Amino acid sequence: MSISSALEFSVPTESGPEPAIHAVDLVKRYGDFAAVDGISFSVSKGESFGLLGPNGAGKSTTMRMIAAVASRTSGQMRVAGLDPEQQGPEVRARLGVIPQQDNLDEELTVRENIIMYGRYFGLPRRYLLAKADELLEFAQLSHKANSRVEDLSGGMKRRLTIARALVNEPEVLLLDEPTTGLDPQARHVLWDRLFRLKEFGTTLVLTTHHMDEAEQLCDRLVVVDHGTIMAEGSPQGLIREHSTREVLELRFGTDRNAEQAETLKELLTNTDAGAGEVGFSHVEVLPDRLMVYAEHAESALEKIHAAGHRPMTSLVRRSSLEDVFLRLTGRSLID
Ligand SMILES: Nc1ncnc2c1ncn2[C@@H]1O[C@H](COP(=O)(O)OP(=O)(O)OP(=O)(O)O)[C@@H](O)[C@H]1O
Repeated sequence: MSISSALEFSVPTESGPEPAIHAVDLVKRYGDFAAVDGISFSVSKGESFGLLGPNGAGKSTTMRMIAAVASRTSGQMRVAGLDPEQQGPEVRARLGVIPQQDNLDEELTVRENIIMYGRYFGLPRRYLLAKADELLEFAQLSHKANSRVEDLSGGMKRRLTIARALVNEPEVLLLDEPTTGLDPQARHVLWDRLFRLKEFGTTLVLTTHHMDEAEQLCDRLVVVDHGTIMAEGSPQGLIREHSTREVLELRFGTDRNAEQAETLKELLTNTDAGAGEVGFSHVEVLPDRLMVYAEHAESALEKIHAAGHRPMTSLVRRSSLEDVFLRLTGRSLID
């Protein structure tokens, strides 16, 4: 899908199923600055949908408008068929929100955090006592039920925040950077819990600047930069559309990367030397390395060696969403 067609999407018909979230031309301005600059997307029920983009792209601002905690400057939005601007409390009752920073009550125990949160929704204490046990088991925190929050690891706090957000059995769970700051082990434990929620049919909407997280968790995502949508699709669909099958990363250890890139481009587009087998597309010049985009990166490397070029290091890998972002913006996702 092209960038322009990504922005054209059909408004659901009267008879079609109601999307979990439907946003049309959303804008959020702070003074003259547009943090969100006209974005449109639709999330189906049960879908796992991602907003992928670098810091400052406008992801959290979009989440805050969905969650009815920030007003929009213009545009339209429906969450579970309701307008967050007009029906904030009703929308909030249908959502579970996991903010970027955990805001657990450090004074309370793990179980009390869930119970107190449920009280805000007016849920009865008897229900909450049973629900807390169920959620702690889901979050793999039963053994910590009576611990104080300050004694938990970062990963445990994150899982408790998720458990707490599930107390009102939300239709949609909003997760803002769910695993930022966690170590790899803690990230995998959290991803596993999110997979379970997906299996249960919960609609997940998450923001991330980690391409691996987006690839793991999202059925579909939008790539966001400077408050606008650059592309939309499934992780694999986006990679197919905007990148080659493989990438060859080369380090030459010189400050002549741009020059080197031109030489490689010439070599790899030279059909006399069997360029067809390589399926060369283009070269990106990064400060520390060259990225050669080709269907068959191993063949590209063979040709480069055969022509007498000797990179200090070479790595052949599959294309990722990071490559999609680099292709669309000329920048890396993480500064
Ligand atoms: N209350 C505010 N007043 C002024 N500018 C703001 C405000 N909130 C956000 N912004 C700006 O809007 C832009 C988008 O911010 P936002 O937090 O939505 O980005 P993000 O994609 O979620 O990035 P991050 O992951 O760093 O939070 C940023 O340039 C930010 O500085």
